[in-house]
Amino acid sequence: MASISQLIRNLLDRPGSANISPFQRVATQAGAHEDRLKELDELPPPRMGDLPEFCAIAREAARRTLDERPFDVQLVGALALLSGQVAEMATGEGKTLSGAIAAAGHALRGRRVHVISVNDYLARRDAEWMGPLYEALGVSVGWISQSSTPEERREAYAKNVMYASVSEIGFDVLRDRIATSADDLIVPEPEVALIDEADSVLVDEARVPLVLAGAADPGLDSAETAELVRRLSRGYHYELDDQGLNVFLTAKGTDAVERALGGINLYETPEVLTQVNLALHAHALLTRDVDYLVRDGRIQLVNQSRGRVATLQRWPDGLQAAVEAKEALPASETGEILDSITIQGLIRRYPEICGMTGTAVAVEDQLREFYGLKVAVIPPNRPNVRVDEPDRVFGAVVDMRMALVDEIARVHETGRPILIGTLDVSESERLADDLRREGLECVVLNAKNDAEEAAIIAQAGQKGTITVSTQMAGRGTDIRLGEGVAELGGLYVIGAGRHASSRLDDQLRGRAGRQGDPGGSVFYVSLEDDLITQYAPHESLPPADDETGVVRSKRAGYIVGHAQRVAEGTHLEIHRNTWRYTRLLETQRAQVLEQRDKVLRGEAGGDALAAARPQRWEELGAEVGDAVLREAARQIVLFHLDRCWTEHLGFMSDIREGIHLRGLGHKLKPIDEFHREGVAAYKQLLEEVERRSIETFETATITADGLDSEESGLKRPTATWTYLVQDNPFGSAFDRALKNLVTPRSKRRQSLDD
Ligand SMILES: Nc1ncnc2c1ncn2[C@@H]1O[C@H](COP(=O)(O)OP(=O)(O)OP(=O)(O)O)[C@@H](O)[C@H]1O
Repeated sequence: MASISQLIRNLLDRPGSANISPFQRVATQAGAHEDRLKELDELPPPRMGDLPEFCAIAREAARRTLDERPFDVQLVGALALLSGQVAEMATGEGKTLSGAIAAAGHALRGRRVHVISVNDYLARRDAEWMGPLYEALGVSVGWISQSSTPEERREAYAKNVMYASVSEIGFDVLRDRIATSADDLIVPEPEVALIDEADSVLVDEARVPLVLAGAADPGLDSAETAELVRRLSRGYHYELDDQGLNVFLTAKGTDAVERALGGINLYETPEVLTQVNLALHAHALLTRDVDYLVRDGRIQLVNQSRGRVATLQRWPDGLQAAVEAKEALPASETGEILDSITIQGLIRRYPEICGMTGTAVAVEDQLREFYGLKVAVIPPNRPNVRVDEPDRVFGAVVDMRMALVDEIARVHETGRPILIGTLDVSESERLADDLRREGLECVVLNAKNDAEEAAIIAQAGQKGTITVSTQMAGRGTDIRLGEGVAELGGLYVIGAGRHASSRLDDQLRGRAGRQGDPGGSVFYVSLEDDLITQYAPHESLPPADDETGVVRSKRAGYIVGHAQRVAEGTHLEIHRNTWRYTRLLETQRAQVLEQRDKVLRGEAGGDALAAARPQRWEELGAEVGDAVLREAARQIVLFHLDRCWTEHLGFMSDIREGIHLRGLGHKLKPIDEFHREGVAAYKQLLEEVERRSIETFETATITADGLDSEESGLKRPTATWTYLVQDNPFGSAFDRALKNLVTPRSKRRQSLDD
């Protein structure tokens, strides 16, 4: 039994909800097998019924194949993953190895495991790096990346363990969704998902929809609207709201736009109003080099929480076109959404989920609420001795910047390496300019040059290095200290501004003090930072203490923390709210897919048509043979199922937007109305599929060569493509742009009334 002091320690040191003592006992017992196994030429095959022995064999296999002997805490982490929890393990503790031991364990229990990596590069790197360990344990392993062919994908999915990014798996799932032959299917039944950087996938990106689109008509021309909006002035024609999240036309702006468009009434032409609002949104709220980059003649979105270019992401079509028009770029393809699934929906398909990350405790409630997951806090292998200083708060941002440069110069004198984390790309470049002006050489690591990441990170712990970076989450490269650096205090991390989420701050701090290294961290904050002005706008701010602009009052620290908590609360509310909407769709999607599968792999389509039109079935059967007829029936029903689903998705997105637009005047809560209409529409969906299928069946040309789908009007999209819709933790830009559809009218009425 655990002693009382142990229990108290558990309470104090280990805030996670899962009890790790049983895992620690297993790890200790594993030690007893070590000497015996070392002597053996060949390791025995592991049996999952004996966990201590499994851990011991995995440890010995890792020692032999990777030349790394897993620490007890890494085994504890692996055991937490094996029991379906999220393991919180600090940076540099060796999550890759823990994850591989756990994945092998799941596989040896007979389950297929998908290790969800942060990106393609890490998927491949980790699969190859851990390959020899898997082999020694008798587990097969594969990986896929964006460029994998269908054949390579099928092969990788057939392995016991497969490494891939969440978007690659999601896109495969979506493409399977429109397969017309069971032979074309790629993804097997989901079994176990083991997620790296679990908090960012399961919480930050949970709402992001993965989309499969098909070629359709090109959208409206946005260039003209962009030009019109460019001529409007802020404060006169349009205004921003307090939080800078919304923009709306003033009465004067509305008049100006209406005149410029030839005297139309904007409120009677909603398509034009939408387009103007989107253009205004792109113009006033989305900033080049903060929200997106222009590179290779294309808009590239910046993923704010990862500081990387989000290659596969785009905004919803209207907004994407508006930003392209703003930057005078050619409009990219637009299409009809054939199917879509959120990352949360994708992950929840797996009956067993586990994950690892450096920062899980802060989102423990969300992991439990949305996925039923517990967090296990794994202690570090060596105690963390990093010195985290309290924030240094300044009234004005100019003072904060000056003090920051002074601090960097002062510490750089000593030779101690410094890593500065900034909030966005443009801020990183501005700081680098400031430093160079002071004669301080530095290296910049941001979304513009993330290809050089590994080389930059390798240098970041060397004496005298100054590295200016954007968000460091999900970077699988840890910073090792150069010679003589430990004596100088190790790596010194400075945050230039607090993030909207304390987890991102912690991830930045975590770059120092790995594996018991010395290190330090501090944040420089100004009361003019967006975080404060957006999320604590009504706080009365304490004055500066002296001419440096520093604010030492305790209240300053309180305001910063408060703003961050409000921001985190806003994020959670939005997550919850989106989930309320998507849950209904995900349930309907799963049901439709179940039906689809019966048609695709079975005879449900043919059976239904034979029952509905027995005479025609018999006649055609005599003419073309049963097999051909059944295949034709399959294609007819599949086509209408897919078509009706696409229409259903469009309808659901319309009612969702419409419901928000109708707003408060309504009797029902928007979510209730969404449900009512959504459920009613869904009830008709399967009937509609049947009705249309029968109609096609009666008129279609079916010969011994099969169904003539072109002539029967069953034209599938000629091209399909996949993308992710940009995540914005504080409400999607599109949602906000659409919200403006109601704002200007009421504003307008107000100003007319004045
Ligand atoms: N048991 C071990 N013995 C020696 N070295 C180890 C051991 N486990 C891991 N390492 C090394 O530690 C380094 C960090 O491992 P890894 O990249 O898996 O860390 P991480 O926890 O994923 O950190 P990050 O948060 O940076 O992703 C790697 O170079 C790895 O080879």
